[in-house]
Amino acid sequence: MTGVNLAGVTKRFGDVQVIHGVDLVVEDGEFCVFVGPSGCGKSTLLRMIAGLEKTTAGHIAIGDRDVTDADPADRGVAMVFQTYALYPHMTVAENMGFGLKMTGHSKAEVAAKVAEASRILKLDDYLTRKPKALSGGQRQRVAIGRAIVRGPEVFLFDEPLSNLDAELRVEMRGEIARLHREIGATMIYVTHDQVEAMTLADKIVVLRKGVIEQVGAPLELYNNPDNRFVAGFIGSPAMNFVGGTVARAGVVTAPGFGVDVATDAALPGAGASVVLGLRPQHVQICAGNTHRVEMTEALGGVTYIHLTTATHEKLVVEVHDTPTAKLGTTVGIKIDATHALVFEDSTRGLRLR
Ligand SMILES: Nc1ncnc2c1ncn2[C@@H]1O[C@H](COP(=O)(O)OP(=O)(O)OP(=O)(O)O)[C@@H](O)[C@H]1O
Repeated sequence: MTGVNLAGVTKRFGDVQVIHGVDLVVEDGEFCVFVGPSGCGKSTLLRMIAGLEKTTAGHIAIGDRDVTDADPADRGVAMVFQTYALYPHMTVAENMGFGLKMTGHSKAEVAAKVAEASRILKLDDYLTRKPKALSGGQRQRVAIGRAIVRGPEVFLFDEPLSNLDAELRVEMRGEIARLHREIGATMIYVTHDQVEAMTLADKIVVLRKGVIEQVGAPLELYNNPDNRFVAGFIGSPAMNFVGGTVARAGVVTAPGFGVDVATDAALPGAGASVVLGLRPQHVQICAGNTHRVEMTEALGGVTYIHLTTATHEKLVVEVHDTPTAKLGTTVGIKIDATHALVFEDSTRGLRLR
């Protein structure tokens, strides 16, 4: 078993605490993705698992070994970074085999491991080239190959595709998914990219300010967020939020939507403030003059129309047919209230179910 287990993991840089007692189980063979806003501690947590940052308190186990204080080289992990850091004077094959060669493996053993990694990553045609004669995507494949050659129990990826252009990212995303299927190792992956997180992950971990907000399968987080933060973070464009007031049992008045919303969420008493969340695909434009068109983003197959409500809240509407809403005009909206989620009007913003 080579899952990863974090128990009460804490990190302090001097007086500043950046990771606050994280508990997390990554199962053997699972693809786990860390997401969260810039500075929330994704990379720090990954580097702690790698052993590149000391753990201030708590425990990290890989399989059944406690590695909290182990050297990076003794943890059975290999890390792939955003920058490929290949040796410029070595060929692709030498770059991939270098780590094993340094740890005293025989020539034949190194050659066999490099050949296997090259086959998996389709690098056979490039083995004698130097890095400067490779594209960005090919260089990142070599960096991944270097990790594979080491035969780690756990792969750690720190935003490995963020230096690549959009087309290459899509291709490499597919490569990484295939790599995971083929070798079945435990993988932990840090990204800013919603699509990478949603498509690669078995399990997404949403972090905020060094705390886990929610852990779950991609669609579970999308459909069933525990709080307003996760609801707003997972999904692009983000969920719309408007203020509401509990009218009576099962009904919330939401001036930003222009209608009362019936809900089976456990509401506080009449008069209490709540926040309603609704995704852009559950709002439609119709005739009316309650919402002002602030911006339209026509992407071809889909258009996002940005509105302001009479209550000065912002709403994004997803439109699939030719949009008729003109900039600066006012329109009406219709909502599909069955999809509305209700959150506490508080800093935690817990979902009311
Ligand atoms: N060596 C360090 N000394 C002091 N503070 C640090 C150090 N490394 C990271 N931090 C702080 O720890 C917090 C978490 O940083 P980290 O790089 O893990 O965030 P992140 O979620 O990976 O961000 P990004 O998505 O921008 O890469 C940040 O506030 C950062 O400033």
